[in-house]
Amino acid sequence: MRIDVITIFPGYLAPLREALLGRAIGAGLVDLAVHDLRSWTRDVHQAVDDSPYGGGPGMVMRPQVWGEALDAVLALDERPARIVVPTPAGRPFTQATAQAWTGEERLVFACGRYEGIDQRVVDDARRRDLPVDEVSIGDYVLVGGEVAVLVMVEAVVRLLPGVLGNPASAQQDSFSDGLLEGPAYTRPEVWRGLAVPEVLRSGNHAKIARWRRDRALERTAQRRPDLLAALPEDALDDADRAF
Ligand SMILES: O[C@H]1NC=Nc2ccccc21
Repeated sequence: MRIDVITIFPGYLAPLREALLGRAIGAGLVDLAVHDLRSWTRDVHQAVDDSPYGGGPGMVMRPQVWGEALDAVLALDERPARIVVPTPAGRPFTQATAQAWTGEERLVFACGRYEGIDQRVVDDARRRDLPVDEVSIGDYVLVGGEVAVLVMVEAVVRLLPGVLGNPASAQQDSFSDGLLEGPAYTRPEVWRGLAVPEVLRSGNHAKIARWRRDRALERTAQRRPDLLAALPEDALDDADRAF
């Protein structure tokens, strides 16, 4: 998978070259290219935004700069690309989105400031039949899209074959079965007087699986009843319902 990020803060994307993602890049599983939007400005001030038509606070990013930047970046590689625009006004980015994007040959992320990019940039891309997703990582206010890109790239790349040491963990993590993960423990057996739950040291794998499922159901019911309500009918068996 090739990933391009267009931003006025290229340094913000440096973490993508660390740790797991850095290794995925090193292993050739992901190609990452970060582009400075200002490269496509033409004025001495390298202006990338301007006041909003209709008034109001903040600034809106200029269509000319973004149009040239996207055209240039798309032309760098012939692989078909999905354009992703992080915005608080976007559809929610979920694990399902991350899973779906693993099928893409190329993702091009357009990082805008909070007030957004002139809507005609997205409209122009769509009328040229380029796939464009406007997505939000959550209902809170960030200053720009860069942090959202870090989140989404990590969520997608960890699912790519060969990236995680143990592919099973990608299947067993929270949200993959619709429930939150329950509590986890490691050595020592007792720490500051707190013992690891006995069942986890019993070696009885059926009991352990049941206990873990019950803790996941309990935690999901307490913290995310919306997830429980969204589970498909057949997701809970009789033992689950008994819980
Ligand atoms: O993902 C969004 N969540 C909240 N604020 C944002 C600001 C700029 C881009 C994207 C977002």
